[in-house]
Amino acid sequence: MKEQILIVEDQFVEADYVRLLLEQAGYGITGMARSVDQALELIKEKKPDFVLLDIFLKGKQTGIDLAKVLATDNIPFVFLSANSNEEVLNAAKQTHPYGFLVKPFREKDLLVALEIARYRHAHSMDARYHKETELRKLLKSIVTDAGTWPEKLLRIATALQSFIPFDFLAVGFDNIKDPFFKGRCFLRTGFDEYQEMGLQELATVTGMSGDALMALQAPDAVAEVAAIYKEAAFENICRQPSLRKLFADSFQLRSHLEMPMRMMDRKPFSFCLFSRRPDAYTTEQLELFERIQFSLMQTIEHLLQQEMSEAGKLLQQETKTRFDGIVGKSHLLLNVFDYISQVAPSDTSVLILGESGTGKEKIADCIHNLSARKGKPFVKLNCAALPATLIESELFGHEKGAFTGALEKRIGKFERADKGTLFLDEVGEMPVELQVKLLRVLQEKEIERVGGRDTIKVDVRIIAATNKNLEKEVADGRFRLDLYYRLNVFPITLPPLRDRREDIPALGYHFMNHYSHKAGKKLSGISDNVLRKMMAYNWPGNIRELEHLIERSVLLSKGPVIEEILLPTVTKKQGTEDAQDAAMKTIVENEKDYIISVLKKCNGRIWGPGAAAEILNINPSTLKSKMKKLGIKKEYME
Ligand SMILES: Nc1ncnc2c1ncn2[C@@H]1O[C@H](COP(=O)(O)OP(=O)(O)OP(=O)(O)O)[C@@H](O)[C@H]1O
Repeated sequence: MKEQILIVEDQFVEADYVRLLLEQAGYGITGMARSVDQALELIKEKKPDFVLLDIFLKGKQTGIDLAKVLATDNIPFVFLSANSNEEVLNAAKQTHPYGFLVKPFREKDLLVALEIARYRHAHSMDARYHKETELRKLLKSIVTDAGTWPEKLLRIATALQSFIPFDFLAVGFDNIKDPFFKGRCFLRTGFDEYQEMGLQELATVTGMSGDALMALQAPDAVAEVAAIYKEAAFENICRQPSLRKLFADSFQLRSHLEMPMRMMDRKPFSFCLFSRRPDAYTTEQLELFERIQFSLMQTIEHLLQQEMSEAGKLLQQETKTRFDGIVGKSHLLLNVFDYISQVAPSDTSVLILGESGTGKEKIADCIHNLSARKGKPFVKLNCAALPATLIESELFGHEKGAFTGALEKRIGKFERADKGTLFLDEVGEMPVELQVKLLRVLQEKEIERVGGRDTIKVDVRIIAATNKNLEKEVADGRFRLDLYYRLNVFPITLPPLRDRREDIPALGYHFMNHYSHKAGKKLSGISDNVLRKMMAYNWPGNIRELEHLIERSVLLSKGPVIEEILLPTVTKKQGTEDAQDAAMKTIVENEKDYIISVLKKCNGRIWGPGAAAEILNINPSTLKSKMKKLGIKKEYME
């Protein structure tokens, strides 16, 4: 069956004559309209393949007005008019008709005109199809091209330009509060020239702060369907302060085409095109967007994946600094690096303060490696892990027969650390009676083995660490003031992870690389979603907790990207209740609760990496005996 045609003609007799001719020639008729309004109604009911259109119609609007609508809706049309004066012809030409037939015409003239219009339209559809195929190919090729993220975005933008023109383009501006904000703007400054703008450049151009720009983004401003805003609709969206209004005011824009997409992980990502012309955007372009949307989305998806793994590689390189293995570059960590550089070369004692899992041992190790003692022993003693009776012999060694069970002579940690560094972890837990002895060794630089009479000279640098408030310990009589002064010569406080969130992605990638290598897995990235969750979490267990969670995610991940992280959910209310409860409990009860909570987190695992003993930083057998002593049974852990 041939095309369906709408006849728009105010003279009924003429319209009916045309209808007869067309039906005889095998065309279908969708309707006959006498005015523009009637025509629009009929088009709404059934979209015709062609419209035959008189210029002067009933009502105020003319065929020229209707032609403009048809052009934007991509409906081909041919004028039929008795008026062929220059003015009418010029106005008609502006609407790009497929033909113009002057009345009266012969039957043959009408059919030939329609035949030519059909041919031209089919030809232009064909050309459009070829152009779109080319565009799809181009989008695909951008993925493998060399270049940075904004360069590739610009390539996509310029590829679109010949289909959907723009003077200003904002890509991916759906969530500028996102820490991994990937948005960019491009201002067209010449035929093939664009000025690229990120958030910072935009802040410079508009004279607004980054925070003020962020505040302009409405939380629910993500559109779901593509839409054109022109004239009143454009004025409407520019009424309230918003990013779109800011773009419009700053770059004199007058119409807007929004092309929103949802990526595979349902995250929004849109192309917002703006033009200085009020009539730049048509429904034809919206339809084009619908057709190429999938290719566009695939390209962006690939580019985002590339970006994530590039970021990973970059982060990997950054860890190879002189503070080898210490990941992060937040200003708080950079301060720590400054302190390390100052103190490492000397023999000064260092006291490292910070919550559990903030990297105190790592920093101690780094100080040792940056000192002249590098290559000499780095010996660690955890003062909390051993009972008071054993610490002394651990530190200073013992002679054979010094006490029951001392069957052999034993060299203590001080002697083993000779010419090197002794790291006293959890020094705040050291029994008071031993603190005196430690102080003496630090002052006199010699030790006596337990049960021995000789003094032995030792050359040891002390680095101590604690997660306790030593001043409070001193005030409460649990820590000697003189030892405190001795150790506190050069204190370095490590910030908790929640105060240096910008280091979280780098640390995440660092542990991902480490554990995927260990597990023989090939992982290339962490999904945005997981990174966002990590950034939002409060990290009570600091870097150690992050490390364990990433280790677990690496082991559980099935694809090349970490898509899941099992963060504990602690509500604020619970937190405060816990704190109140804790205040009422004895130290033993608190210890019991803490061990149970750690065991629960590890599903009752005591041994192995990431298991309770490691988190608690005690020997698995010590943990087992503690559990026995505190009456912690297996059912507590489920
Ligand atoms: N900046 C860092 N970069 C990379 N890894 C780190 C960093 N800081 C800490 N880690 C890792 O996090 C884990 C915990 O760090 P570490 O044992 O040094 O913490 P800590 O403060 O000594 O803990 P605790 O007080 O419980 O003894 C270790 O596996 C360590 O290697």
